[in-house]
Amino acid sequence: MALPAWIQSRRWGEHELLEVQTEAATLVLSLSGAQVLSFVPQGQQDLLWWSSTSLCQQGKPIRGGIPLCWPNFADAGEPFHGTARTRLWQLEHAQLLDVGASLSLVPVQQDEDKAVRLQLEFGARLSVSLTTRNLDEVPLSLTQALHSYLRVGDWRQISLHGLDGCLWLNKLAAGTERRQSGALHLAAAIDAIFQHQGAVQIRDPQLQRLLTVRKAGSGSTVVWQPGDNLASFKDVNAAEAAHFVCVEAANTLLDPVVLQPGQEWTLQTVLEVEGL
Ligand SMILES: O=P(O)(O)OC[C@H]1O[C@@H](O)[C@H](O)[C@@H](O)[C@@H]1O
Repeated sequence: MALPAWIQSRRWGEHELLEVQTEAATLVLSLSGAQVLSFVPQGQQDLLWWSSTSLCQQGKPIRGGIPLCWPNFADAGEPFHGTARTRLWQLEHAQLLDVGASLSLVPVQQDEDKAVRLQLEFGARLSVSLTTRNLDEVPLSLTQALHSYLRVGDWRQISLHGLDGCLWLNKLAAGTERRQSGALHLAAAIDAIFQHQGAVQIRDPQLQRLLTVRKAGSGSTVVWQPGDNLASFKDVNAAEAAHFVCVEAANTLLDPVVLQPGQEWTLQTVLEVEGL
């Protein structure tokens, strides 16, 4: 579709970015991966983190923003975290709203056995919805994540609320099961899948803000930060690495979605910030 005047296109390496400007917020999105990279509500700092050393090559995942892990989360399929984040997507629809805007995107080439669509709606907050429809005649098993890289002052100083009492799998300790008690404070690398359906709030004393991650269609919340283990993440610069934590609305091995022929499923996350 032709771009309206409030959406500008620009190149970033081999990728095409769309910069969407409304009175309520500015959003930057890559057509490679349909990946939201930046979301700045009016008068706020960015809610998202985006690596300045990320690869900007076609077919390579972008580090930062909200990668779409689909149709598999992690190693539940090939490649790791699926194909959506390295595919080329196209804008299908864009509409200014009373406050903010809504956009929808689809891959340039859909799979034969399933269709996927990303819907973004934003103003003071950002809603990201990924809908999958099974086009096949047999059931489809799906794992996925909206892998949000959230901007924080320093991940060692934040606290995450809303996970109290949840069972979690520690992926850094061979999937050992643990139960969370109270707020989660991070002192070292974490790669954890929480059995969790509600919201997570990130209290950030440095940025003086409370970031809320709500979700729907998801029984797993993934919390990831590589800590000092940056050797295998060449696209994460040590100086910038302190400034993000990933809180991902997901369907993982704990809660795979099984879609019968013709059925669809929407995984949604909503990000919002307020002052402390
Ligand atoms: O480097 P990638 O492929 O983007 O993955 C980053 C991380 O993503 C998280 O979702 C996984 O739980 C981690 O195991 C993984 O390391």
